[in-house]
Amino acid sequence: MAVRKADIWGEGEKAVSHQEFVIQIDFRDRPGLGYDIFELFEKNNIDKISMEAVPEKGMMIKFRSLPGCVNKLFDELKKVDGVLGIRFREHMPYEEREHELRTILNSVSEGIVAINREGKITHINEVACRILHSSVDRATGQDVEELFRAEPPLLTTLKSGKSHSLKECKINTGNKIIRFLTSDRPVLNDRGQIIGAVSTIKDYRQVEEILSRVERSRAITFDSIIHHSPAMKKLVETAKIVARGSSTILLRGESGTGKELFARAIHHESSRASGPFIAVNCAALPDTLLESELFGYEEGAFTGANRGGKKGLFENARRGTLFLDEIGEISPQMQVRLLRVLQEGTIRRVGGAKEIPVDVRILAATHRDLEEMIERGEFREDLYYRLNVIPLKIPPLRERKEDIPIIAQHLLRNIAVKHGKKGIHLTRESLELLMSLPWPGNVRQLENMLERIVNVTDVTEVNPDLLYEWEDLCRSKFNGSLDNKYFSLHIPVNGEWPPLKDIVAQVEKQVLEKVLKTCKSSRQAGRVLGVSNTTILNKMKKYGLEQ
Ligand SMILES: Nc1ncnc2c1ncn2[C@@H]1O[C@H](COP(=O)(O)OP(=O)(O)OP(=O)(O)O)[C@@H](O)[C@H]1O
Repeated sequence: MAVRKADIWGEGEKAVSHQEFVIQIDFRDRPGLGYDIFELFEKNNIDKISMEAVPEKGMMIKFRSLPGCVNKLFDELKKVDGVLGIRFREHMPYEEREHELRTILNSVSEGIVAINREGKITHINEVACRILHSSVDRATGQDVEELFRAEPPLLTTLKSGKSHSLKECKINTGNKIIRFLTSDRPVLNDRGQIIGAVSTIKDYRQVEEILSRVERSRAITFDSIIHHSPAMKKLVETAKIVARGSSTILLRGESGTGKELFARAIHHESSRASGPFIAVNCAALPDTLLESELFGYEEGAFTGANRGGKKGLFENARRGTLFLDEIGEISPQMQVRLLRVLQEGTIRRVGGAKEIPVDVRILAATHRDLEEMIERGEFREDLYYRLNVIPLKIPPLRERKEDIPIIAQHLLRNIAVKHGKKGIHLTRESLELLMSLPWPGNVRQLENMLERIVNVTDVTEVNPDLLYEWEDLCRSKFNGSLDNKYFSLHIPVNGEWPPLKDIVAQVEKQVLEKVLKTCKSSRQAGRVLGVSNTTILNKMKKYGLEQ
C-alpha cells in the first residue's frame, strides 16, 4: 500500500480518488464490539475489502476510502467502548502469509504446481512457469489441463489419491517438445478426503545435474565437517584412515546427517583426489535412465540414443570416485547389474557386448535399514556384503547435541555471506532452544530453517521468537518428543482406569512442563501450543507451575 500517514492528513488531501488502507484495531473483547465497529464503516460509507481478527494481535481491516474520510473514521473508532488503539499497517496478515509462501515457493530449485479439488491451479512457482512456458499471473486459476496441454499425472493423482514419483511427461507446444519429470502427491484434509494435489517438476535439462555432478573445483575436506562431539570426532578419525585405502565404503545415517559431505571428504583424502568425484542420486531417476547414465550405451541401443553411443558414469569416473547415494532405492534389476560390476570389475554398455574394465572407487550411502530390507527380500544380500565392506554410521543430530551450536553458527555465517547480510548471529537462548529440538531432518533441516530466516528477515540477532515464527520448528519439536518415553501415566495396578479427564490432566501438565522449559514466556508457550496466553497462565496456576 503506497499511502503514508502524511498523505492522508497533509498534502495528499489534494488527491480525491479512493485509496486502499489497512488498519489494525487493538481491542478488549466484548459482545457486539465487531458490530459497533462495522456500523461506523457503514455510516461513513466506507467499503470494507477484507477483515481478519487474530487473537492477541487485534482486528485487521482493509478498506477503500477517500483519504479525507479516514481521519473522521479514526476519531469515531477511538470512542467505541473496547477499542484500545488504532494504527496503520502495510499489509493484511493474509497478504503477509501469501508473500511468505511465495518467497518459499520461489526459493526451491524444482517447479511446484498445486491444484484445488476442481483441478484449478492455486499455486505455481517461477521454476514451474519457466519449465512450462507460462507465468504466475496467467497460470494461477487456470485449469491444469490447459497449462499441461493434456491430462497431466497430477490430475490422475487428484482423482485416484495415488502418489507417484518421477513420471516422464512431454508437452508438444507446436514448435518444440518440453520434457520433464513430475512427482505428484494428493493433498488431504484432516478427514482424509482429497482436497487438491501438488506436483514437483524437474526439467530434463536439470536431470544431468541431478544425476551427476563432476566437481573438481569445490574441495570438500574433513575440515568442512564441523563437529565437536566425541562420537563425531571418532567417526571422522576412522573415516580419514579408511579414506586412504581403496575399499568400498557404505555410509549409513538418517537423511541430512552429512553422508554426501563425508563421501566428498573421503574422496579428497584418498589417492584418487586428483580424479573426478561423481555423485549419483539413485532415487532421482526412473530405472531405464539411471541404467543408461551409469553404464552408458551403444549407438542404436534405443530410440533417442546419441549417434556413436555414450560413455556411462562408471567410465567417466575413471581414476576417481563414484558416489551412489540412496542405494537402498535401486530396483532388483539394477541391483543385479551393480553386483556384476562389483564382482567382475567390468561393465557392459546398454546394447553392447564388450566388457569394459572400470577403475573407480565406490562409495555408497543410504538412510534405509538394509538388513531389514534383506529380510523382506527387497535388497540382495550378496550386494549388501559387497557394499558394506567398511560401514560408517553417522549419528543423527539429536544424539550429538553438542554439535548443534557450532554447526548452526557455521551454517548461519555461510548463509549470511551468500545473501550479503553480515553480522547476523544467534542469541544464547536460541542456541539453547536449537539444542532442545529433535531435528528429524538433521543438519539439512537446520540449514534450511536458517536459510529461510536469513531470506525473509532483516534482523541481525536471531532470537527464540524468530525461530518460533517458523512453524515447522514447533511441529518437528513435537514430532520428535511426543512419544511414550517422554510421558508417563499413573494407572493404578488393580487395573481400574481413572476418569478420562484425570488422564488428560496428567498429560497436559507434562506437556506444559516440557514446553515451558524451552520457552522464554507463557506467551511463547501459547504460540507453540496454539492456545492463548491466558489459557497457558490459567493452566500454569491449575498445575502449580508458576515460578
Ligand atoms: N557436520 C557438518 N558440518 C557442516 N555442514 C554439514 C554437516 N553435516 C551436514 N552438513 C550440511 O548439511 C546438508 C546435508 O548434508 P548431506 O547432503 O551431506 O546429507 P545426506 O546425509 O547426504 O542427506 P541425504 O540422505 O538426504 O542425501 C549439506 O548442506 C551439508 O553441507
